[in-house]
Amino acid sequence: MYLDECMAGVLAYKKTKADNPEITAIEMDSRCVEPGALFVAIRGFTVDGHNFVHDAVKRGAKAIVAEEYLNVNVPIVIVSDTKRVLAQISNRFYGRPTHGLNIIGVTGTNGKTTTTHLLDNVLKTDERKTGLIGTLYTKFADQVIEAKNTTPESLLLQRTFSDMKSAGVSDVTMEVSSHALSLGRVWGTDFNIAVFTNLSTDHLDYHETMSAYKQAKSLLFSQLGNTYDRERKVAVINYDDASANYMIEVCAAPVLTYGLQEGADVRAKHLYAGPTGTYFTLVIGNQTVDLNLKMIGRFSVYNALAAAAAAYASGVTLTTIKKSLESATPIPGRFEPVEEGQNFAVVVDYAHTPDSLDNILQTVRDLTDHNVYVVIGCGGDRDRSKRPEMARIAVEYADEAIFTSDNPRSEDPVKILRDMEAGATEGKYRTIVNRKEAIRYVIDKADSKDVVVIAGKGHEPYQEVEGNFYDFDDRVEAKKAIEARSDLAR
Ligand SMILES: CC(=O)N[C@H]1[C@@H](OP(=O)(O)OP(=O)(O)OC[C@H]2O[C@@H](n3ccc(=O)[nH]c3=O)[C@H](O)[C@@H]2O)O[C@H](CO)[C@@H](O)[C@@H]1O[C@H](C)C(=O)N[C@@H](C)C(=O)N[C@H](CCC(=O)O)C(=O)O
Ligand SMILES: Nc1ncnc2c1ncn2[C@@H]1O[C@H](COP(=O)(O)OP(=O)(O)OP(=O)(O)O)[C@@H](O)[C@H]1O
Ligand SMILES: N[C@H](CCC[C@H](N)C(=O)O)C(=O)O
Ligand SMILES: [Mg+2]
Repeated sequence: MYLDECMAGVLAYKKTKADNPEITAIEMDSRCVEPGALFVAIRGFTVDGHNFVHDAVKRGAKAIVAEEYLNVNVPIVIVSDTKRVLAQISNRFYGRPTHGLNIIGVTGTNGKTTTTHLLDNVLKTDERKTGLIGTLYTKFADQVIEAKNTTPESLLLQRTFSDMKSAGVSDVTMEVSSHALSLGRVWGTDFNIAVFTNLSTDHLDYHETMSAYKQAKSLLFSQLGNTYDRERKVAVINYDDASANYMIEVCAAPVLTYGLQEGADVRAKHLYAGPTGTYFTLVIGNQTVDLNLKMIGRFSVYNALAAAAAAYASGVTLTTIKKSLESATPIPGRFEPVEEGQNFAVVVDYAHTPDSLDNILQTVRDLTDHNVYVVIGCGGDRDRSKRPEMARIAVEYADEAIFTSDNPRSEDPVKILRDMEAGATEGKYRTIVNRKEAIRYVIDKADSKDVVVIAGKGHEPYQEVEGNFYDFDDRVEAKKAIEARSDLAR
């Protein structure tokens, strides 16, 4: 594609040279530039992409999109907002890849990864070729691509959609983070279905207030259908969440609500949440079907309902929905049991918000009369308001909570722990800064039938300390600690 064609949808720009070179790739990272590329300079949180324009030209960039004039010998297209233009030209360069794909975006504080996995599985059971984008990876055809972000930047996203389309994918399920919505990573993505799981405290380091956070989440619904109007749009909203009405009000598309309360369009009735699974009757209009899920906890029913509602809106039958949800396989790091033949339960879970920790610990507490222990830390360089709250919840439910490090990032781990301790005014806790030692301590302590919950890091295979990523996996550490217990007859 030639430069002028790339820029065709952008209304106002200045070009420093009349040349119209052929563009073979778009890049936003100078380190990825190869001869023929168009380099788009983005002002980031850490560095300014404009500082790398000369590098990009040295590597063979044929043109630059920037917010200011720079002295280089290739044409510069000067625009007022390179991020917005990046989304526009990526969409154009890759041939508007979302058009013709059934794109389902899932947003909300908790449950996105779980819901997208359940939904992807339902769509596969319906014999569709699917793509999945989220925290764990991007997955389609036989490819599994490591994820840097839950929702990738617009350029990578449009490229991924294009690759998926070329591989014959028809349905894409993706997590849409509040950061992505606020930073325009999904501009130009033509969602067919937008799903809202729930809203609770998180990411206030970035959004600052709950109302700004809620507003960011709501963009998925207010923007639904703003790209093309050729396909049916549906918003799938958790009716029982306090922010449901807000999401419904900002959305012009038809709404399908789900929940446990009467009035929800897609409803779970006769719910029983037991120690090995959950059972309920799924009701959609006049149709009903009994479901017997292996997932534990009331919150899991919401994820299943969200997946069922979005699948239903995509034309999947209740029979297929039932078949798929009942056979759903566990998701890495989401209530994942560690089983080494020990006589107590160990569960690794990604609860890293007050609401998710509350859900998971309440579920465990309701299912056992034995001791419950929880290992929990809070991430550095992230919402500090979560810290005392998570600690308070941990001591409320656990017989003993062990406060430890999560990913300290650039912060002093001891200071993070002091912030947590401020919330633990009642209840029993112990602080062990080293996560490996914290896991070892709790596993040494566990007795027959007790439950150990290791929360916060789930699937993460690393611990991030001062910019370095060290190998660390809660599941591996728990296994090692169990193996080290010589008293366990196995
Ligand atoms: C705060 C934030 O969102 N940061 C994102 C942002 O990074 P940044 O602004 O720091 O980028 P930067 O390093 O300043 O670089 C600016 C520009 O210069 C370019 N550059 C840089 C260096 C160089 O040598 N050459 C060059 O061209 C970069 O490619 C970029 O275009 O742009 C990057 C590229 O898109 C993102 O990967 C990065 O996400 C970081 C890793 C991150 O941790 N983000 C979190 C907060 C996040 O977005 N999380 C949500 C999930 C939250 C949830 O769980 O709900 C997510 O969707 O991932
Ligand atoms: N519907 C839900 N409501 C509340 N908590 C949930 C729900 N579903 C899952 N959880 C809890 O939240 C944790 C994270 O779940 P999941 O990874 O599905 O959420 P996410 O929204 O993708 O998170 P992230 O924003 O970090 O990507 C789980 O390990 C579990 O403890
Ligand atoms: N996507 C979330 C993940 C948090 C996971 C937790 N382990 C932490 O590091 O705080 C974030 O970046 O805020
Ligand atoms: Mg996720």
